Amino acid sequence: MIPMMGKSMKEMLDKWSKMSNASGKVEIEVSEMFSTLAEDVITRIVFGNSYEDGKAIFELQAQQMVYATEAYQKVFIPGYRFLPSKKNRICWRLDKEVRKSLRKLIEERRKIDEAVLSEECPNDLLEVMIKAGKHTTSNLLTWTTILLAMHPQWQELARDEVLTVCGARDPPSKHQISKLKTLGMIINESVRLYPPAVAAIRRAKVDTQLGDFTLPRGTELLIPIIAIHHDQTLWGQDANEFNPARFGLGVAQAAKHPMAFMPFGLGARRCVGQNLAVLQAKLAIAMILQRFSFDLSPSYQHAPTILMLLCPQYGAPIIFQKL
Ligand code: HEM
Repeated sequence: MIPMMGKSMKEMLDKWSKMSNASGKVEIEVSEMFSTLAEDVITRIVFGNSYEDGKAIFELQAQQMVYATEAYQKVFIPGYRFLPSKKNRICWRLDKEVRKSLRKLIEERRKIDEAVLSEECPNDLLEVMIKAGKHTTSNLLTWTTILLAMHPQWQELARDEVLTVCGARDPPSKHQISKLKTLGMIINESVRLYPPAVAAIRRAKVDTQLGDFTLPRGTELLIPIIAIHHDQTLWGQDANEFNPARFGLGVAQAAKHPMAFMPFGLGARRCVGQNLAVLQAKLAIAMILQRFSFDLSPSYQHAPTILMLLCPQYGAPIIFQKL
C-alpha cells in the first residue's frame, strides 16, 4: 500500500517542482491538490482496475455533499433529512445513484474469477471505504499544511525528524513512518484544532440515563467533536492554540479526560479508515518536508467554515520553496 501511495505523492510533488519559477518557488492551492491526491490513493486502493468507475462515484458524492450541506445549514431539526423537501429529494436520488453504482461494481467484482480475487481486492471493503475517505483525508492534509506554514518552528522540527529518520529523497518506508513521533504529534494537534468531521451522531436504542439527562429511546444525539476539542476545561488555557507538545506523552495524557480526543469518533462505530488516513497523511507531509519549505501565501485568509466538513472557506494557497 505504501509504495502505491508514495507513487501518487511523488507524481504530485514532481509536478510542483516543474511548476516552480527560476528561484524554485511555486504557489499551490493545496486543498484542491490534496483532494485529487486522496481521491487518487483511495480509488487505486479500493477500486484497482475499476479506477474510472470509482472516479465517477466520487463525482456523484461531491454533488451529494453540496446538497446535503445546504440542507444541514438550515436550523437543526431532528429528523429534518427525512422531510420531502426538494433538496432532500435530490440528495436521496444522488444517494440512490451512488448505491446503484457501488452495487454494480461489487457485482462486477463478484464475477471475477476467484483466483484473481486476492486479498488486495476484497469486495466488501469497497462499499465501506468509498463512503468516507476522500474529503476527510484531504482536509486533514490541508489543515496540517496550513498549520505548519503558520508555525515555522514546528515545520523545522518535523523536517529535522524526517531527514534524520528517512533521509532526503527516498519515500519513507512503513518502518520509518512509525518512528516519526513529532510528525504524529503535529497531525494529532491538527485534527484536534480542525477536526475534519465536526460531529458524530448517535441514536439511543433504549431509554438511557446520561448524567442528569434522561433520553427516551430513539433520541438522536449530536456529539460536538469540535467543541469538545476546544473545551478549556479539558485542554487548558491554550486550548485554541497550536501546541503539538501536548501530545508528547501520548493521546490519553494530552487532556484532562482520556477520551477528550475523538477526531475519528469513539466506540464500536469509530472510523474504520483511521489508520489509512494517518498513514497517508504522515507519508504525504514527510515527502513534502523532504523536498520543500513552505509559507502561507499573502492571499491566504484564515476562515475555517463548516461545509459538511471543516474547510478553509477561501481555500489554502501555500507558497512552496524547493530545498
Ligand atoms: C482524517 C481522516 C478521517 C477522519 C477525521 C474521519 C472521521 C470519522 C468519524 C468522526 C467517523 C464517525 C465515527 C463515529 O460515529 O463514532 C467516521 C466513520 C467512518 N469512517 Fe472515517 N474519517 C477519516 C478517514 C477515513 C477514511 C480514509 C476511510 C476509509 C478509507 C474512512 C471510513 C470511515 C467509515 C466506513 C466510517 C463509518 C464507520 C461505521 O459507521 O461503523 N474514514 N470517520
